[in-house]
Amino acid sequence: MCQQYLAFSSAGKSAPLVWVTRSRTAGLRACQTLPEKVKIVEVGPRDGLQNEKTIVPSETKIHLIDLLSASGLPVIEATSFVSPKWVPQMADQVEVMKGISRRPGVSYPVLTPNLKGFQAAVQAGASEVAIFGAASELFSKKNINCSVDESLQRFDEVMKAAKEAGVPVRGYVSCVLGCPYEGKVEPVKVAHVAKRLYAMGCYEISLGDTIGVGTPGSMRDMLEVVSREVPVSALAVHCHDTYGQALANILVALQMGVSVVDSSVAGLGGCPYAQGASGNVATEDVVYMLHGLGIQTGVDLSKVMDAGAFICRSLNRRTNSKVAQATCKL
Ligand SMILES: CC(C)(COP(=O)([O-])OP(=O)([O-])OC[C@H]1O[C@@H](n2cnc3c(N)ncnc32)[C@H](O)[C@@H]1OP(=O)([O-])[O-])[C@@H](O)C(=O)NCCC(=O)NCCSC(=O)C[C@@](C)(O)CC(=O)[O-]
Repeated sequence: MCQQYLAFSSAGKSAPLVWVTRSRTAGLRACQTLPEKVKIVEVGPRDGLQNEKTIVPSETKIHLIDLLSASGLPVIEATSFVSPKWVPQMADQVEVMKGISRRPGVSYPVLTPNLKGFQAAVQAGASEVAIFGAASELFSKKNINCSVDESLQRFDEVMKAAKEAGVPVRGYVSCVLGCPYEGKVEPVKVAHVAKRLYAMGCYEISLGDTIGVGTPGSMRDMLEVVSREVPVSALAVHCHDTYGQALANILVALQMGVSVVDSSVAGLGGCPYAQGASGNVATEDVVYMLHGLGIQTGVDLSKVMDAGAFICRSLNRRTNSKVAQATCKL
């Protein structure tokens, strides 16, 4: 019998926590350390706003990105170069890219589903892009109008162009813990797409629980399988909070060596092609948890809350961040 619990490492209370296993035969044994640092990828201006029914003015998006830039976040996904017929909210991608004040050291990736999107993104000044596939056939069809295999061929074209232009590419896999159309998704399917994206040259693979149905158990099982194909140092988790499991799922991912976490200011968001899915885990809540664990993020929580308060005021919306609710910075 093994009992597992969290303890402070011998370096003192400010050091990261260590998982210790107490077993009758082995006594106390450290088995997993949490990362010292975590990179947070802010997806609010893109994933957070893409599903808003009323078009958000470009100036509001630009001001949100500028506020987020001032908070120390290292990566802010700014917009997407997708068809305006499919996602009208992102139709002002060029204005947004031209309007933001880029801070040195911060990257501003954009989503590109195909070569057309990639070329438009580079022309608008994007210096990093993300391609987005899925582990579920039906979701792929609904979201980007092609099969998983066809999407990988399109991504290959984007990848080749990106290599020539020296543009780094991040890869997403959606529906890693469940699909709105197919239900349960087997981890081997996730591993297959993640492996292909990584082999193509994506520097990081973000694993999306698009509809937020995962639990710490399914997250662990999926990561175990995926990390056999892609090094854990190249994996990120992207958790929606539909069932209130996002922070718990992130904690499990951290215990398994993942050190990149996607989140959305004020917990905004949802995918227009995943009905009923709630927003991403709130950046404020992720930062609060990580700092509480003694993990460095480089992010100023109070500045992220200012950005959250701004966008909630602009959308006339209550924040989904528990931390912001608790501190009344609505
Ligand atoms: C992929 C397509 C374009 C295929 O859509 P399609 O209709 O099959 O494309 P097509 O190649 O047949 O072209 C049709 C029209 O779209 C235009 N077009 C073609 N490509 C582009 C482009 N890049 N930018 C602008 N326009 C484009 C093209 O020029 C043409 O224009 P028309 O001749 O009719 O005037 C479409 O399905 C699409 O835009 N889908 C995007 C859907 C989307 O953005 N979903 C949300 C993001 S994914 C997500 O949120 C999940 C994630 C990443 O957060 C992780 C998670 O939570 O799981």
